[in-house]
Amino acid sequence: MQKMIKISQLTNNFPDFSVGPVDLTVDTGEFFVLLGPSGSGKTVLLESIVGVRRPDEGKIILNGVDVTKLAPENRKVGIVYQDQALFPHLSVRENIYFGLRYQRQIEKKTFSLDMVIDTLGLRVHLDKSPQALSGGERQRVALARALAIQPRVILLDEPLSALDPCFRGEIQRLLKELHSSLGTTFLMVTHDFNEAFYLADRVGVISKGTVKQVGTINDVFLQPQNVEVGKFVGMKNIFCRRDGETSVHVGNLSLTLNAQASQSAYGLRPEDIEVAAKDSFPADFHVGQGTIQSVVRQGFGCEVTIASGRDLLLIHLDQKSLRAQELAMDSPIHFGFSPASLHHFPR
Ligand SMILES: Nc1ncnc2c1ncn2[C@@H]1O[C@H](COP(=O)(O)OP(=O)(O)OP(=O)(O)O)[C@@H](O)[C@H]1O
Repeated sequence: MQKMIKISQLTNNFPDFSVGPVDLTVDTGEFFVLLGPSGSGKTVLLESIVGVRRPDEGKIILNGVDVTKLAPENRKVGIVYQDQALFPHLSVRENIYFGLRYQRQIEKKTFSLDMVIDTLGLRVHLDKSPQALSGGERQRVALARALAIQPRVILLDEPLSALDPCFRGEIQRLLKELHSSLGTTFLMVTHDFNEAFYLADRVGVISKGTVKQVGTINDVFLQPQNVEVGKFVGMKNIFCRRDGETSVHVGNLSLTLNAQASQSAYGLRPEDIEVAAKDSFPADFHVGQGTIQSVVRQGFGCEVTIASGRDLLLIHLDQKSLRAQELAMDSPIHFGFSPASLHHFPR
């Protein structure tokens, strides 16, 4: 597969934080989603690719060409920000056509800005001011403006997060439709897993300035390679087997596990732990005991913290399990989980 973006050893140093070294490749025509918590370096990475930030070290190759020192307007990269960044004194049409003043030639004869404008439903808004539009409509204008220059790559910096939830699904659907009709390479950053599930061919997880894992969404969600990715994908209960010990403690349970590394870590999702009467768990479950420390309602379910051994276990109970349980504070409770749901982090 041809590589559209190849980032090698990219580093940006700030007084209190460093992004990198980052190595990342995105295939031509791929929809790649980079996931990471706030402050993990997602925007710094996008700004380095678009060219508004000069990296301290490393290289950015786009479509086989080293663009590390090229000015932004010579990179053929479009960017869409969370807050749209439209020019308020220009009309929607002028905003969309803004980047074309740098455009010397039409590259793809098959490209039609009219098609983009129609797909995004913007024709009726072309003569309006951006201020007369809703948040979702403004984001559609920002998308059209970024696509107008026929970029090799379109970068999307959390394009859905500032939108009213009722516009998010619509913009998400349009992103998918434009990606498949234009064949352009899309690189989007977000902290929202649901967006990645819907849009991504592949994902990467960035944390504290470095990329911790890259793969399909299922690889990363089901087989996180290390504790940081595990926590990010929802394995909120982490247990460590210490040097010299042959077992790992999960609450008051001592489990002898077949792991090779001298030190290893394990993760358990809150929704994979069940609570029930001691004798009602399936025969193969690990079953332990603890006392209820807190119960926090979350929609129709709730999150329960149980103190057990030296651990605090976080458990998510859905509405059905909640109806079957008495959850009195400080009362004893049995918890259990399938051996298959205890995930071993290889690194
Ligand atoms: N101009 C700057 N000066 C100093 N530090 C900076 C600068 N820009 C970024 N940083 C540092 O880099 C970190 C990562 O910033 P970045 O904007 O890339 O995070 P992010 O992952 O995009 O976060 P968010 O999801 O909240 O937008 C910041 O927390 C900050 O410490």
